[in-house]
Amino acid sequence: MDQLGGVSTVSLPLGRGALQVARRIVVKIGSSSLTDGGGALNPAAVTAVADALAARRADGTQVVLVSSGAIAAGITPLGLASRPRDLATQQAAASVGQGLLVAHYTRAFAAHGLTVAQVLLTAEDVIRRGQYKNAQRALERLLALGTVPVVNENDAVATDEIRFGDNDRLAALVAHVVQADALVLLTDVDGLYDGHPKLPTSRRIARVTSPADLEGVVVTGRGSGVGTGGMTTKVDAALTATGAGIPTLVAAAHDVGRALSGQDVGTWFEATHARPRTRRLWLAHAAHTRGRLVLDDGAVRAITHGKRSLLAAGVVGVEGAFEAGDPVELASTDGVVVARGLVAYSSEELPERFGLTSSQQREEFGDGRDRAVVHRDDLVVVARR
Ligand SMILES: Nc1ncnc2c1ncn2[C@@H]1O[C@H](COP(=O)(O)OP(=O)(O)O)[C@@H](O)[C@H]1O
Ligand SMILES: N[C@@H](CCC(=O)OP(=O)(O)O)C(=O)O
Repeated sequence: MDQLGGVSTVSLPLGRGALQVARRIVVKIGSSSLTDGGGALNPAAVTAVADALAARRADGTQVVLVSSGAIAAGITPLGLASRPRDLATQQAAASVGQGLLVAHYTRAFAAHGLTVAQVLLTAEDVIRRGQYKNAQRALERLLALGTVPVVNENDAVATDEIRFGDNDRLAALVAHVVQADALVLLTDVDGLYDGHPKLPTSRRIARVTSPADLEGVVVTGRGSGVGTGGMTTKVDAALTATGAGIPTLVAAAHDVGRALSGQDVGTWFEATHARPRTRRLWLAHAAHTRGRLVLDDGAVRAITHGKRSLLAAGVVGVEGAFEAGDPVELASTDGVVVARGLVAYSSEELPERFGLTSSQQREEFGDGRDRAVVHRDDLVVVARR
């Protein structure tokens, strides 16, 4: 049994039946499955996925849809020739397209008597504690009220620096936020292949039980041209979700009905870990770290073996520029990253605290200014020393 990050590994031999019986699912559909040859939105594809999900909703399953396609939907109205490459035009296209995309979903789900709720998230919404809880509360209430939340990245305000970029990762994080029973990633290829799917020698991999099954599999980040990240981001998202106890299916969008009924389509990734109780696991997989704290050997031992908070006394250096609350790496003096966490001080505030005990911090900076540099609730161990 593995205890990395405080999360126990258990084997959950549930198989595809888990998807069939799931009471809450997150389904993600990529740009490649929602667009026509020219990269513009194909309304028939929107209707097809809405019909399949509505059928699943009819048996009482709660469904969260993570849909790409905002940028694609903005291409024609803005008179663009193809998917824009620069961030500013992507922001503009997504701003125009997101409303149109949701209008299509609203119509398609309304045909089944279902109400759609648009939810736009930024990476920070699933990393920072307060925002995470806020997103969780909103999604819970939307599901309790019987709506189908349609989630996308808030592309209009996303910056290159902190951006999901691909919606596969966003979907894995949303699955965690709503504690979904299963995640389904719909794309333009019918699962993960052991080589590039265009090669005649490549075969679909039906089941992945652990990351070791992926050794030797050629997965590329090159996608369809309209999508982002190719199969690489799907495999990463699947491993993130399965590591958090959520089994994941990667399947073709045109197989969505068969996929949801547990048939042998796509690639099924078994859950490899038990569900963590907190969002801390996401620090291990999801956080774009803003900098690094260098720890002395005692501090490394205290956090990796003693499950302690990181105190200023054990910090010997900082790298990068970050604000209080940002995710940072915690590394040993020989450069091994042993943990990630949310830091309580900015990179400017920290150096004057290096090596100080809590009482010395109180003396120097006053009462209440002696908090841990990274509280153990905000820290996840990624390697033991
Ligand atoms: N080993 C592989 N198995 C399956 N597909 C792969 C593999 N390596 C690369 N791909 C590519 O990944 C593409 C899907 O990614 P992408 O275009 O980003 O889709 P989406 O828009 O659905 O996110 C497929 O069309 C396929 O060409
Ligand atoms: N948020 C972007 C989607 C980003 C993207 O391309 O994702 P995907 O097609 O899932 O690889 C949009 O709505 O256009």
